[in-house]
Amino acid sequence: MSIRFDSVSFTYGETVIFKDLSFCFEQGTTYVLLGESGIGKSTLLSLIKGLQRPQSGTITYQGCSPDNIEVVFQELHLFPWQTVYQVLEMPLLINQTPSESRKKRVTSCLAELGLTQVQDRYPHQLSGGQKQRAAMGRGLITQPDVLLLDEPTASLDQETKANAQAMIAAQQQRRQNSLIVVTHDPEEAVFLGQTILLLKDQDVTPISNPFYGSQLERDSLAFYEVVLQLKEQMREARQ
Ligand SMILES: Nc1ncnc2c1ncn2[C@@H]1O[C@H](COP(=O)(O)OP(=O)(O)OP(=O)(O)O)[C@@H](O)[C@H]1O
Repeated sequence: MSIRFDSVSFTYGETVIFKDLSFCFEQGTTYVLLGESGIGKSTLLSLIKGLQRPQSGTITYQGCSPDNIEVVFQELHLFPWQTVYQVLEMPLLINQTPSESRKKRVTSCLAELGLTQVQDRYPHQLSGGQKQRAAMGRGLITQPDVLLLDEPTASLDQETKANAQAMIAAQQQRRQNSLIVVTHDPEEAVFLGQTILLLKDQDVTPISNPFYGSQLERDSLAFYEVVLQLKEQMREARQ
């Protein structure tokens, strides 16, 4: 599958967000969309998912369709009346998965995400990290071609954030589908992104991440060297 942007321009009224953006999202790759607040990261997610249409240019889906792209929004959208089990089960009920297979998939996804112990709890009984994992489980359970995560760790404390990032990386390695993560955190970008797309000048600049897949420790100097380089590029993008 691939999602190809050709000369895409998008504006909100007079405000130009993207101008002549061309890029191709490829199968099985993890992308991180990185950029300062208000630059257009969430807008780019909406364009990928087909929730917004560009004023000019084309977006072409090959081997996938917007229906097979799942988005986990920043707000999570967990219903107060649904337990964690029901959150994960809902997409399978909607696509009429038979009951036995539904039960098997929900049980296994709960276990993978470390949610088995809290499967009967409602959102108000969950920690921030557990809520995030439940929302991610809902996105993953139908095994979409592409999963879009909008600032998945923004509201989490430092330790929960590191755990959530490790969980996202592990899930991605297991599934090998395409993952697109929005963040404004350069450390998260270097930890998760195979290709980092720096948003600047109403366009994206792809940066391939030397840390990705290198088996280097996150606490290593090498990791922070890449983070520092990226911070420098972000600074330049602001000027
Ligand atoms: N519906 C809308 N109408 C008009 N302007 C909008 C609309 N949605 C977003 N914008 C503006 O477009 C710009 C890009 O918004 P977007 O939410 O894509 O940025 P972002 O990079 O995701 O920001 P953040 O990191 O703060 O979430 C912002 O300046 C925002 O105020």
